[in-house]
Amino acid sequence: MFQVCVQAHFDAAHFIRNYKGKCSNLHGHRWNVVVCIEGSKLDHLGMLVDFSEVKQVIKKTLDLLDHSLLNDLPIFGPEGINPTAELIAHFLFKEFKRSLVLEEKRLAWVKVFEAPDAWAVYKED
Ligand SMILES: Nc1nc2c(c(=O)[nH]1)N=C([C@H](O)[C@H](O)COP(=O)(O)OP(=O)(O)OP(=O)(O)O)CN2
Ligand SMILES: [Zn+2]
Repeated sequence: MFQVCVQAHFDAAHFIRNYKGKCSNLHGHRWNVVVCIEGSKLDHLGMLVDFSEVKQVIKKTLDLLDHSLLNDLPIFGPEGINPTAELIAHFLFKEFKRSLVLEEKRLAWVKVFEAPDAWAVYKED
């Protein structure tokens, strides 16, 4: 089994509603995002999937979040869902699953770093 992973980032602001502490205040992060695809069949070039194909799809999706106030976006806003690293990872997983063409491969997991020492991972059960 091979895993091919690509990293990208977006910059955005957020706040955590009902959090007892400084994270309830508006603040910003550079969120680093790692996306991993897995499968066992390589193509004639010896690739599971071309890094550049994955990067293009990721960039399109991360551009939706870049330089935004995450709390104001429709995905987080109306129901008052907190844009935590966990829920950003879940949202991105769903988006990447929808937009990546993954014949004989699957999206393994999405990791969202809020800081170099703090991250969340979403993968399907
Ligand atoms: N499980 C989660 N816990 C926290 C999240 C999260 O998304 N998932 N988010 C936050 C805040 O957004 C906060 O910005 C990060 O918290 P923290 O690491 O405490 O803050 P600092 O980056 O300033 O770290 P210091 O070590 O205090 O410098 C909180 N928790
Ligand atoms: Zn934060």
